[in-house]
Amino acid sequence: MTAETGRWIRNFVDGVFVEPDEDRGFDKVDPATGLVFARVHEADSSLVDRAVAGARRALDEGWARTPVRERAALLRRAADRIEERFEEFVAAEIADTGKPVTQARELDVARAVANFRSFADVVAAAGQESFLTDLAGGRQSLNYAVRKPLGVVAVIVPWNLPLLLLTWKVAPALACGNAIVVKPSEETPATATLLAEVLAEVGLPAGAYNVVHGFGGDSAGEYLTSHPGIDGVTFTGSSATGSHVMKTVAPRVRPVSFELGGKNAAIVFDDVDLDEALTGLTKSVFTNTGQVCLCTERVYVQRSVFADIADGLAERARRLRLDRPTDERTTTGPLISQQHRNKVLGYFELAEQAGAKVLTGGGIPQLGPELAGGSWIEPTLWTGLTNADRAVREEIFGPVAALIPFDTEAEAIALANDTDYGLAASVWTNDLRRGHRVAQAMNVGMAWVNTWFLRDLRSPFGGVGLSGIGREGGASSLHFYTEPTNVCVQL
Ligand SMILES: NC(=O)c1ccc[n+]([C@@H]2O[C@H](COP(=O)([O-])OP(=O)(O)OC[C@H]3O[C@@H](n4cnc5c(N)ncnc54)[C@H](O)[C@@H]3O)[C@@H](O)[C@H]2O)c1
Ligand SMILES: N/C(=C\C=C\C=O)C(=O)O
Repeated sequence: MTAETGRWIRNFVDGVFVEPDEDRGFDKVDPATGLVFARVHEADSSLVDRAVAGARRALDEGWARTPVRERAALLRRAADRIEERFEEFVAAEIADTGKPVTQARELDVARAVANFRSFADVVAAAGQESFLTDLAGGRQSLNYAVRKPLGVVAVIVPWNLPLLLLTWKVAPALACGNAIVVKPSEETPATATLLAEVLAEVGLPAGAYNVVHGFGGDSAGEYLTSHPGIDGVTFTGSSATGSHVMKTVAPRVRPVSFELGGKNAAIVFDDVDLDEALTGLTKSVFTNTGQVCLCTERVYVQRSVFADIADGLAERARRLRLDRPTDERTTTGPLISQQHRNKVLGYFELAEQAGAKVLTGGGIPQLGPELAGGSWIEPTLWTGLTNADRAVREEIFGPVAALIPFDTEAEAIALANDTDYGLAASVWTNDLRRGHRVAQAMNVGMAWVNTWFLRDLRSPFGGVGLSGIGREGGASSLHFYTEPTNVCVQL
């Protein structure tokens, strides 16, 4: 039983890989070269129906009542099995995204293992809420909450960190006894499909994990979110799509968890260690070619160190190595698609029309014939823009940031919070009292001080405003993926 036969990436429904329908396929392109390397079977509404029915049956036949310790043990087996098949997952993620092999190993696949292990620990250690209440007349009452699985959960994920973001939801959802129907991004079908093999190998019952491939509207994504058999939706993607999914789910008032877009700010004070700040900012602007929801696209720098930061960051950007994904020296891959590159290039145009000065980048790199067909773009930095410009207000989701000077702490806080998003921020200063103060003043879900994307998987992850609804991570995930029944007993 394998995810791919020859060229096809298949749907995994009710415990089996479904024979593809030649008439319902779409090409999967390698973003590094532009070459087609597989075809993906697009699930129709009847196959989505079968996936939801299979999930429901898995719940009813016992998966929902599996003891916590057995679910935790299964998650740990899944982590071990992903480690055993580590390089297969790395190869699949690279083929789908074109990302550098070093990142696929150290971030994407490593975090998938960590996600399963973390939620095995969290669910095994979770207690239940209970209260003993003293009543008049010396009597008492006992309140206790019993948490049950949400049920059949639709998991819809994006293309930027495909396996990391998928397992960030699959691990806690399974830990809590739910059954899942996954709709991976059409851009990155491979690792969600390979995960189906692993979960079957470690004993997850048929139907508890399903993968349906396709697009959003009028395709598998919308068939799933509008399906009457779905008990909840966890969605990671753009804010616009999240808003659409919210409308689709609204008539049936199902719980939703949204991890959406961002326009994240970094604030650099004049007392920073320049080398430390430049290392951290290079990571936060250019990791995954800027295709991380947490990436910095606005860098506010205290005026006296503005030139040092601007010149230093431009120099670091120029040293990034854009090359074949399988080359260990490569630091930076392509964007996910030509379509996304056109979107990013559109913002390059808008910024220059608004008077941006291009410190570095601003175009398409010439990388030789093998990569000429890929969706490559130059890491880019701008000065000369303001918070009024579209390139500073709208999420670009590429290797690009605007550097803007400030004078006072109050001004920096106001500039950083002047956004419709609210996902993440970073504060760079050696004055830790100021670091705490400014981080707490950020209207975001997550604020880092002198670091970026450093994660404890037990902490709440998510955003405010256009960046999302709800939190996942640690107990926050257990609360979303379960429904409590509070029992009150008169003693
Ligand atoms: N907050 C986070 O944790 C986080 C993490 C990663 C990416 N993102 C965001 O995701 C975006 C990039 O990913 P993307 O381009 O895949 O986002 P997207 O919104 O275009 O697609 C996300 C997923 O939703 C599906 N989809 C699209 N339309 C749908 C519909 N009408 N109904 C159901 N499903 C639908 C897509 O097929 C894909 O699987 C960026 O905005 C980025 O900020 C956020
Ligand atoms: N959800 C997480 C990362 C999101 C990255 C966005 O692109 C995580 O680290 O758990």
